[in-house]
Amino acid sequence: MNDFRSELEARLRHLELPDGGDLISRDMVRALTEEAGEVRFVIEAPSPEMARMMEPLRAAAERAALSLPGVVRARVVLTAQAAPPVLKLGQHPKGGNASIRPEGIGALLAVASGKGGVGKSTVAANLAVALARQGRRVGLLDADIHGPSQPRMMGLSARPASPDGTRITPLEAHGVKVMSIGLMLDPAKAVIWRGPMLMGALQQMLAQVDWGDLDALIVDLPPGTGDVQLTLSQRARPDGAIIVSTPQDVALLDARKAMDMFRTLEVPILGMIENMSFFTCPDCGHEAHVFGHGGVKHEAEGLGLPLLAALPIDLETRLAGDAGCPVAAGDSPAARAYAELALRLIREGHG
Ligand SMILES: Nc1ncnc2c1ncn2[C@@H]1O[C@H](COP(=O)(O)OP(=O)(O)OP(=O)(O)O)[C@@H](O)[C@H]1O
Repeated sequence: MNDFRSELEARLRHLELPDGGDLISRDMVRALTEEAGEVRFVIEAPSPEMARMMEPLRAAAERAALSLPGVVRARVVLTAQAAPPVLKLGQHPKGGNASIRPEGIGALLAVASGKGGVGKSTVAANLAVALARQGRRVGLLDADIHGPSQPRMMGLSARPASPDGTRITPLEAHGVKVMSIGLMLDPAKAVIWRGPMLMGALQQMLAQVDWGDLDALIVDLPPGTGDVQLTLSQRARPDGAIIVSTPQDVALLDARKAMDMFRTLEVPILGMIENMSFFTCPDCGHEAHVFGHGGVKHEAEGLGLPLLAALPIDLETRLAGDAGCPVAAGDSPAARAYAELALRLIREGHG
């Protein structure tokens, strides 16, 4: 991919922009992928006006990609940055390796998964709400910059205020202070940033948000083991990571990689959560193990880690998440499971 990227970049350097420079020198290429002869990437124009003038350039970029050996299809999309936010997120990171951990945070807990879609954001939102219901002062930072889901899960859509243009006041929902890149940018637009921009955004969301004194700051990480996880681990020094996985082998395989990363970076792993553990038929009460049985428990035992919870596939959990009112805010069996999880973390000094 690296060779491929440099070859493509060499060709894109010949494509000049209407106002000077080229696609590479102006750092406008995002989300480049190459798979089975198909190349895709996005050109991010600095403004909608500029994007309108760049259609011939987009077509030329597609032709440039197609001219590379082995490429049979090329899809290049033009996007433009929305109107500038009050406080621009996504700057390059500053301060070298200096700490980006906000002052006044009791426990900074990272909720992570290897694979996407296993319910990490659902667990993060519900854990935050459950801790708040126990009277704790809680923040929830949605660091899943490419797929922020906390605004929807927590029922928020307003844009956080930045009274002085340098600090952001987090929003509050269900007793939890919430910050997400999804609140700062147009929700219909993809965030197409490379590593440095991601790390800069994380830094800003930690250090430029007025979190105040918190007993716990829950960070909902993107899936996998990328730049955001690395930056958080090295520069915000989480007090612990909680790993969410389904019992499925493929999810566990990725969860293992995530745990390996945290161990390497010396972030304590507090335990694992098996989500979508089983499904109880509402008609006959039969328990079906849709994603396999006991995989996470077995994995946790093998690693000497606690299994913090085994949460069933639960329609109410899904509906509540979609409706912006996490199930932990209610009184169902799922809410009780999250309350137990919260109590356990508080007992163990992690909340
Ligand atoms: N225990 C559960 N029972 C039923 N639905 C669930 C459960 N946990 C999560 N879901 C649903 O599964 C979907 C994916 O969950 P979620 O967004 O929390 O996953 P994720 O791991 O954070 O995904 P991503 O990788 O996209 O960040 C959501 O629609 C959510 O409501």
